[in-house]
Amino acid sequence: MPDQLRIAVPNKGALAEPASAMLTEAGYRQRKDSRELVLVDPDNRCEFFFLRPRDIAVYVGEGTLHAGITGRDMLLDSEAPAEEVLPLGFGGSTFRFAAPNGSGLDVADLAGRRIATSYAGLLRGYLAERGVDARVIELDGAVETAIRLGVADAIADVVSTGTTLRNAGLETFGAPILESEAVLIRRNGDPERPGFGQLARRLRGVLTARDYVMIDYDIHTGRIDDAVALTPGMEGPTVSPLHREGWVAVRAMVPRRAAQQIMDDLWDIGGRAIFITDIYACRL
Ligand SMILES: Nc1ncnc2c1ncn2[C@@H]1O[C@H](COP(=O)(O)OP(=O)(O)OP(=O)(O)O)[C@@H](O)[C@H]1O
Ligand SMILES: O=P(O)(O)OC[C@H]1O[C@H](OP(=O)(O)OP(=O)(O)O)[C@H](O)[C@@H]1O
Ligand SMILES: [Mg+2]
Repeated sequence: MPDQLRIAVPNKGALAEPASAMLTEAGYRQRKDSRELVLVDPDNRCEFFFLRPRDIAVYVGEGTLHAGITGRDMLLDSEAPAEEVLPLGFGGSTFRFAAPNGSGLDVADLAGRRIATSYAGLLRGYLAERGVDARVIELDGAVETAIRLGVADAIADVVSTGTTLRNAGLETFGAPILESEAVLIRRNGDPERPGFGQLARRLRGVLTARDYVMIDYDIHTGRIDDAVALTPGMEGPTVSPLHREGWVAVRAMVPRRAAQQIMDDLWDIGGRAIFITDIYACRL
């Protein structure tokens, strides 16, 4: 179909499973077998291509695919003409320098040294901006081992929990080079394609449904202003009459992580019958 939206999804690695889970939550078909490389979703008029996360920005930048999910670090590393449209809230990591424990290295000391990385584009850009003339050693992965094997003096790599660094006897130094997470991307300046806006809205809806809950409670009209201050909602809360003189029912979205505190605060100002429910899906 000519107006089909072609979407790239990571086939392996840290982003593959959460990206597919998010698309499923957004109502798209996803593959059941991890060896499937292409999947057509005729109901949503789109086609999914399961590709290496590192290659996704390249396909999207070339315009052969219309949308993609990859890491911000991989998008920037690729230098492909593609842009971030929406951060997706998973695959969070920082890209950092590291060296052996106690080495006392700093970014200013890197001139003339060897730095191993699998993100050479990102690293070269960072060094060039700061005028540091270091030698970049490009490796495919497991770069933490490069120092012990005498190939590099420092590394620049993805750090999530920090376990891999610790196990290799390394510690970070300098400010983080980049804060990364999974992002929705499209080609630079791509005109709005059928289905792209819908994809972005659906993914935004999933993020909201994950981050917010619905709160319902009853309160005396005398305290309604205090209650609304605690639960302002998106546009303003829904306030409905109760079949009880002087009382109203209030309904609003609140951040999930604040929900318990808001329930306590509502209780303290006289709110009763306070319920929290999950949001299954939404468009705001
Ligand atoms: N341990 C991790 N936790 C969270 N995000 C991570 C982690 N490792 C990598 N990422 C992020 O996931 C994205 C893809 O990296 P990933 O390691 O999955 O790909 P890769 O290195 O090309 O594949 P592979 O590791 O299979 O060779 C990057 O944006 C990266 O920042
Ligand atoms: O801080 P941590 O939680 O330990 O995670 C960071 C590690 O995860 C990634 O490795 P991956 O498993 O993708 O292997 P790779 O080095 O071969 O890409 C990354 O390259 C780090 O090595
Ligand atoms: Mg990796």
